[in-house]
Amino acid sequence: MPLLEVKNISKQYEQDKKVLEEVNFNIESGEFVSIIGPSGAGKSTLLRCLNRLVDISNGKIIFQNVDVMNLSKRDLRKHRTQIGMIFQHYNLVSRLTVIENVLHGRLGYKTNIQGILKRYSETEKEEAFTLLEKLGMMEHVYKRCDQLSGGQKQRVGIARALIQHPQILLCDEPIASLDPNASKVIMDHLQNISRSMNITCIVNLHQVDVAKRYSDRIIGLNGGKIVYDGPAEGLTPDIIHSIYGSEAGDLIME
Ligand SMILES: Nc1ncnc2c1ncn2[C@@H]1O[C@H](COP(=O)(O)OP(=O)(O)OP(=O)(O)O)[C@@H](O)[C@H]1O
Repeated sequence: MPLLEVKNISKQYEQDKKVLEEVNFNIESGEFVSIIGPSGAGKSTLLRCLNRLVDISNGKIIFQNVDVMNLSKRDLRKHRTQIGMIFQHYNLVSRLTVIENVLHGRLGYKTNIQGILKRYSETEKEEAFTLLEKLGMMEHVYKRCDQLSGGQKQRVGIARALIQHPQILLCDEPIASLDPNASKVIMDHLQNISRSMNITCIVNLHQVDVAKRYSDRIIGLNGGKIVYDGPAEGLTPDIIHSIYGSEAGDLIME
C-alpha cells in the first residue's frame, strides 16, 4: 500500500481557471521526490493540498489509507502532525530562540492550554537538543532566530518539522533564498533524513540540476498537469523542454 495516493485531483481558486488538473501519483514510504516546473505551474498549490492548507476541488488524497478530505477537525490536526512543512522563508518566530522555535513543532500534540503555557516535557526538550545537534546547530541553541543566517534558519525549520515525528516532509522551495553552499548543506540534510529516518521528502525546486542530483524520482508540472513522472536519470533535454517550454534553453545548458 502506498503511503500517499493522489487520485485525479484538480484545484481551481477561481472559476474556469484550473491550477491543477487531473493530477495522479502515488508516493511510497522513504521516497525522495522533487517537483519541478515553471513559475505558476502549481507546485506550491500541490504541496498545500497534501496537508489541506488548501482544499482540492475534485479528486481524492489518501494518506495511510485514509481519505484526507473526510477528516474531522480533530483528525485533521492529527493528520497535520504526520506531515512536516518546510518553507522558503522559514516561517520561524524571529523574536524567539532557536530551541523555542523547534519546540513549537510539538504544538500539534498539545491541548490549547498546554500550548498557551508552552509546557514541554523533558523528553521533548532532549529531543530538540538532539535534533539541533544532528543539524550542526548546537552553538546557536539560545540565539534569537533573527540573529541567524538563512541556512541556519532553514536548519531550525527542519528540526521543528522533525520533532513532529512526521511520515512526510513537504518542502516548498527550501533553498530558493540560499546561496549554493547553504543550499548544499540543506539538501544534504534532507537526503540524509530521508535515508536514515525513512521519512518521505517531497521537495519543490526551481533548480533542475539540484533535483537531478538528490531525487529518486522527479515529477514535472506544467500548467497544472503532470508532464513527467519518473527517475531523475530519465530527465532528458526533450523532457526538460516539455516541462519548461521556451524557458528550457538555459536549464538544458546546466
Ligand atoms: N490563493 C490563491 N488564490 C488565487 N490564485 C492563486 C492562489 N494561490 C496560487 N494561485 C494561482 O495558482 C497558480 C499556481 O500557483 P502556485 O504558487 O501553486 O505555482 P508554483 O508552481 O508554486 O509557482 P512558483 O514557482 O512561482 O512559486 C498561479 O497562477 C497563481 O497565481
